[in-house]
Amino acid sequence: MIKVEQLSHSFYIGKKGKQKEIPILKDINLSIKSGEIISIVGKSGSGKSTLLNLMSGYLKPVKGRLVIADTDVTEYSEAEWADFRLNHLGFIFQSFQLIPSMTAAQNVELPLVMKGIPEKVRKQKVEEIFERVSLQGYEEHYPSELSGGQQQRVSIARALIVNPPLILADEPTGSLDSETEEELLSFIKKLNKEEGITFVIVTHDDEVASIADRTIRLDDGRISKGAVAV
Ligand SMILES: Nc1ncnc2c1ncn2[C@@H]1O[C@H](COP(=O)(O)OP(=O)(O)OP(=O)(O)O)[C@@H](O)[C@H]1O
Repeated sequence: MIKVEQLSHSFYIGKKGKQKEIPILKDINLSIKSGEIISIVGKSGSGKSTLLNLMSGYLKPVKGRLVIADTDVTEYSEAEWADFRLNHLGFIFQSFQLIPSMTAAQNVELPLVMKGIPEKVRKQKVEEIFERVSLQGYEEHYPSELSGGQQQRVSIARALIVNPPLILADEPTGSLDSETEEELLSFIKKLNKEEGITFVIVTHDDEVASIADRTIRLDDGRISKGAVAV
């Protein structure tokens, strides 16, 4: 599902002409199979979110190659990434990233609007997905009128609405209490088992890492040796 080869990334800080290179990820090699749940762990600042942002196309690698769903996306332009994301990737974030001025249903519908799906089909899909995430009756609520767990379910519904084979999650349980976290983790397990969706989850949380088939530990921008458990 994902092949990362010799991937490196640096940030550049300081004024133009006097820029300093800060290497963040160094020669990352990684192969993630379809249907796996992978957790990425490591100290704060080790490069976890940077790796996820490279896999999402929000950052362009300085060096290396990235293949997702048999597609070499390394040299993709922003427009190509936007299209690729709409068809292949779902995202879940700690802060949910819902649009506050839109209702739950409008938030979930948005990827379909961007794909140009006709309204009648959109409404049908939104209805189905609200049932799937057990949020019937909350369609017209705004994000501020929902609990953290409900907002996270809306964001999962938005991720699922385009049937992506891969979901990338950055600290998905970071804002949830332990009971809601457990619910989310069993839902992720269910989606993985029943629908074969691949998950890559960046986390600090041992509970999250415990549902993963493999845990990848980043240490100062490198995958630490011997820490890749199967
Ligand atoms: N836009 C940027 N410009 C310069 N440095 C950056 C930028 N974004 C991140 N960094 C630096 O890159 C390093 C890795 O950041 P990253 O967010 O990937 O770490 P992380 O492992 O996800 O950390 P955390 O667990 O705290 O979220 C950090 O030292 C951070 O300061």
